[in-house]
Amino acid sequence: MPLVAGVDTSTQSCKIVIRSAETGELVRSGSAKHPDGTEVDPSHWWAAFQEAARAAGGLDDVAAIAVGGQQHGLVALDPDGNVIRPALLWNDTRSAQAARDLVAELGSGDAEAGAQAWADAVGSVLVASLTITKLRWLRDAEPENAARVAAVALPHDWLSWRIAGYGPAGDPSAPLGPDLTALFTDRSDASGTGYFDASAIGGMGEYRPDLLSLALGRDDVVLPRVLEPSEAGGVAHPSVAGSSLDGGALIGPGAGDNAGASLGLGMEPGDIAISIGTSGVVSAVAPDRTADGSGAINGFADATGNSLMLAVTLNAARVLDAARTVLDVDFAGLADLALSAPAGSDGLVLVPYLEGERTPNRPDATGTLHGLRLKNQTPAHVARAYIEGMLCGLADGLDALRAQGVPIERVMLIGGAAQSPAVQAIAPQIFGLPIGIPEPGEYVADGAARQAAWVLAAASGDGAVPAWSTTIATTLEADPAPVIRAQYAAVRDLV
Ligand SMILES: Nc1ncnc2c1ncn2[C@@H]1O[C@H](COP(=O)(O)OP(=O)(O)O)[C@@H](O)[C@H]1O
Ligand SMILES: O=C(CO)[C@@H](O)[C@H](O)COP(=O)(O)O
Repeated sequence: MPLVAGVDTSTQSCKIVIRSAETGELVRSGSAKHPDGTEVDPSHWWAAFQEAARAAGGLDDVAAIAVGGQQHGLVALDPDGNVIRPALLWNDTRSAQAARDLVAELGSGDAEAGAQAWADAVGSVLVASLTITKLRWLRDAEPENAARVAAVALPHDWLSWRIAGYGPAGDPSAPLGPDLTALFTDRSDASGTGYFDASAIGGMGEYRPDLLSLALGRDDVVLPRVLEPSEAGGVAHPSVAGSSLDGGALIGPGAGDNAGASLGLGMEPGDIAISIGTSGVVSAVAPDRTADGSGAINGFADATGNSLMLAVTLNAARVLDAARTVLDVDFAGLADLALSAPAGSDGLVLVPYLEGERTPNRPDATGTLHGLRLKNQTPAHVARAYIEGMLCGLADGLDALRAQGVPIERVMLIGGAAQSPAVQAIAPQIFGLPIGIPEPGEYVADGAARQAAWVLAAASGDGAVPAWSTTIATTLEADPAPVIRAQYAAVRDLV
């Protein structure tokens, strides 16, 4: 029974699952933490990957591996394969002005025309999260670093490259050295860069060197080769994976984490995933790439050849982490408190922009508590207001998908904070829909593992995505509580 490994190199941690390629059955798993911060030296991702692999019992027996990862982060490499500066992550908002500048420039000074022009060109209106804005920021703020850039990779591309045995010249953990042309990626993660049009060439996509050049001032940099959804990008170095098997472990193209989750869940048109990790994401697969000039929806690609429409917030699970700090309670304590307060928290409303916000695009905003009254000054009301505010941001995202005509037939809740009983109880009140909780799992890593199984099958002539099943363990239902969204809508735009 061949085994495959799926990796999720996410914002907060690295998770690895090892599954049967045939049935998808979970065999082993492991994880390790990443450091906090919105810029991170990628060497921490490599160390966490190795620690997670050890915790998962090693990778010597896996026949294929694929990496899903946090999207958009800028990994800039010099000609010797060195990381030029710590990677700027998707949630680093210092490139907000660069985003505004690039939007205005493509619109010849007209921001609205520029927004639509970017949406038409690459599927998304630029905000600080997208890689291209970080390249412009680098050009403006650190020109000496910008001048050294020889290749630009995303977090998952870089980790796949390291797994293949490449890396900085002279680094013993990179025996194949710094061959930048060995970098590869997939259509889903490339679609989040801002310099890749996933709809070009019959939907296979192509880079837009003109847009890259607009941002960086030149386009003579290596960009990772974009692989087909089930194409192997190389073979894992035997010191990392597959050493006990003839031919070693194939490396799949990988995916952006949201596309990975979509593959892990087996999403089809009509399915909606709501993910509450570091980011809050509402996503749907669709046949064609969208071009939403309002910026509410990103028109990315999925990992199978379809499009992936996303509404993404910067403030999700960490809002609950903040509530735990404020109230000095653990996860269970926070949930107990929140569930003991009434729907709507007696008028207490959190607008949760603790890290600025991306949807809506308010990179410099801060969070606000509104509606303070004597009767709602209790830990229970505060706990509930934090959870309600965070979920209202996601409900606005679902409305934005609805406004694009997306069919909503099945809604699934995933991500770290989806485990909270309070989130599970309050979400259906706010969304006004039944919400399915899939069996507990690491759906990004699971999607990567499913891709690895697909790559393995394709290598022996079978082109079909392996038919692994996802089971909905529980369906949450509740009477809608429209007061929660109504009072949130009344204060959201005051900040
Ligand atoms: N039971 C829980 N209740 C609320 N939040 C939780 C719970 N368990 C984990 N989390 C939160 O989930 C987050 C991690 O989720 P995850 O989906 O792994 O994030 P990411 O993929 O962005 O690294 C952390 O902020 C953590 O505090
Ligand atoms: O920026 C986006 C999607 O556009 C985020 O969803 C990142 O991809 C980070 O994901 P998590 O680490 O929160 O899962």
